[in-house]
Amino acid sequence: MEASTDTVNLDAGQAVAAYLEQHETKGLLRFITCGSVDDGKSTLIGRLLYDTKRLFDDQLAALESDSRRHGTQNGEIDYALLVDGLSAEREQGITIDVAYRFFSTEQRKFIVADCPGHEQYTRNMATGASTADVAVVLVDARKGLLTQTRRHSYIVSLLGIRHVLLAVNKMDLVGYDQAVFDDIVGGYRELAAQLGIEHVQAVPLSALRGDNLIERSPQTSWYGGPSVLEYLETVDPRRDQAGTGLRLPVQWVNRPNQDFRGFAGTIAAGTVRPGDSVVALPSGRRSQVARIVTADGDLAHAGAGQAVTLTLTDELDISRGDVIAASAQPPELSDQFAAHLLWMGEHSLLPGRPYWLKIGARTVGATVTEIKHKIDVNTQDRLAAKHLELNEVALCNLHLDQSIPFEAYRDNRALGGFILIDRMSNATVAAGTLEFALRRAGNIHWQHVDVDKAARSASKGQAARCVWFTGLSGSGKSTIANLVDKRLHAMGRHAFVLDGDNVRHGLNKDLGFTDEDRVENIRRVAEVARLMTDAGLIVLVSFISPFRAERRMARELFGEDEFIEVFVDTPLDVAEQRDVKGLYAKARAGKIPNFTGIDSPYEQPETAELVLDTVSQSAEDLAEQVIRKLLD
Ligand SMILES: Nc1ncnc2c1ncn2[C@@H]1O[C@H](COP(=O)(O)OS(=O)(=O)O)[C@@H](OP(=O)(O)O)[C@H]1O
Ligand SMILES: Nc1ncnc2c1ncn2[C@@H]1O[C@H](COP(=O)(O)OP(=O)(O)O)[C@@H](O)[C@H]1O
Repeated sequence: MEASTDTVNLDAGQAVAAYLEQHETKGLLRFITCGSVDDGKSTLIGRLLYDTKRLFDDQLAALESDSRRHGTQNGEIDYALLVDGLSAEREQGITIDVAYRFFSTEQRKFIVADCPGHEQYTRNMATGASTADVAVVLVDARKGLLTQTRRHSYIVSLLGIRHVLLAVNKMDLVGYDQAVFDDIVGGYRELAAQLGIEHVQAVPLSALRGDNLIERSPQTSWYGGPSVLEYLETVDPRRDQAGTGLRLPVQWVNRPNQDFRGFAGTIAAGTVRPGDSVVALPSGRRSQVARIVTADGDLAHAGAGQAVTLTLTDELDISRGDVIAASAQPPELSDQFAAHLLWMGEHSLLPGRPYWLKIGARTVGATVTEIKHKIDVNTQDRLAAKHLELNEVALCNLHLDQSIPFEAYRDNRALGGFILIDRMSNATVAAGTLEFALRRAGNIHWQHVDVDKAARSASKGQAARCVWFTGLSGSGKSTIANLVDKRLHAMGRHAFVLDGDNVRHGLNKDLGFTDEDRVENIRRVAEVARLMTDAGLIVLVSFISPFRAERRMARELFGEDEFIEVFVDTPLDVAEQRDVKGLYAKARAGKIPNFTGIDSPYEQPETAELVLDTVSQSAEDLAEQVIRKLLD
């Protein structure tokens, strides 16, 4: 049992809990290690685990035989093998996921997130860094500061780690030369100053030989600082929480019976006592703390980091994801932010596309309205950007579909750190940090109008609808929409066609056919279509609208029965044969880049209300089907 608690991967929550319980009374330090593949990171962690005697016989036996088989140390124990746990990692010779490991000394217990050094795994590093208080940044003394060092240090600073141990490793290979060490440390201090990393301790190290790892080494008599372990045992990474009132993000509402209603969570900041005045956010309702309940009985007082259940003196409607805060110092509410994003998605981030934003236990809809600039994490240069790719970092404006209580990430990780989730695949596509609320969020209000959509549709004798035609270029969208429009007109209905070709001459003439421009194109036309249905019209939208995410976004702007998605289902070869405007020929000749169906994707609808087969039925018959659907 012991051995398995020493090495676990990400989601082994039970092992973490068991380990914490076992060492309950000692202080806990969470740290991450980062560095390039060959900097000696795995050796460092392996040796820390080995030398702090947290290894058990069975692991040792495995280690010894593994060292003989795979080791790079001529049959000696290869400490790196302790850490490079997964066979896939061994085969590639790189660490590819975050692994959490535990060890303890007389002074402290430690959880180390072992972060991969390989360039493309920046996102794993961010995962590890988001819970760490200290970062151990490894540098090979022979190579000095590398691009990786800068990238990792940037992420360390972005994720709010203020204490860095700069481990200048492989000092034995440079003859323990102080000048080499000083040179690297000087360079790193400059970088740290730029990044706002306040505390840097540099240690000359040979992880392999154990110099300055556990004990100070006689080989570096010129060095007067602590060993790596001494530093880890003594560093005080506590954040200055002065002046912050209570913040309890509610993880779940505990209601075992009619008489008890408790709000459970981990206190993110501040302290609480029975009798304190509190406010529930976002509702703004106030009450007082009645009891602080824990598994070990009621408390008279609790503070940051403690998991508690609060009961209140009034029956307030508080749900999972709400925040209970000191009523004298509540956090702000906003629905628009400037935020840093680290993009982790396989596909690019496209401004205007809706995602889910999860902050603590709360999930809301969110779009990136603007990429202010992306950041070259190697140089900290700011670069213009229209989209973001895997591992890129940018400052963005975010718009949420509801207001949330928040704090800047640098002040409070729990209330300022979030992830973005793709709505189609449910994959985590970004990690982010809220920087500040955009003032305009609070300054724009909905203007009430007395004549509403129902009144306007009624006066036209119809129900307002949005009929959304989607399909390849040349599939027949315009032809069919036009026939439907004529039929409706003849019936005395009030309809209007919004056609891609036409809208792109005016409102959207600034947009081309890149993915991000198509997203914006559809966002705008969906908003216009909604205004037209507000005016009581039947709107016929005829745009290729190739992406599912934007068609879903459009759908969500309308009421349940108001939106009719019509898939004009014409195979590419048929559309290409028709080639009404000669565009396919041009695209095939390479004269039109990003042409839908050729070198830009078309994602077929999965849940269209109507699918029209233009190969076996005439345009007139298909228009008739649309009319029937509209009027039933
Ligand atoms: N690269 C490329 N890809 C696709 N289409 C192109 C392209 N370049 C120009 N065109 C012409 O623009 C019309 C499509 O505009 P949309 O606004 O409907 O496109 S989209 O919804 O933003 O994808 C489309 O009109 P339709 O044929 O009516 O669909 C084309 O005539
Ligand atoms: N069943 C059909 N439905 C719609 N269009 C058809 C059909 N059969 C042939 N066509 C022809 O295909 C072409 C479709 O062009 P268009 O309506 O401009 O497509 P889109 O607006 O999707 O680009 C027109 O020339 C139309 O006459």
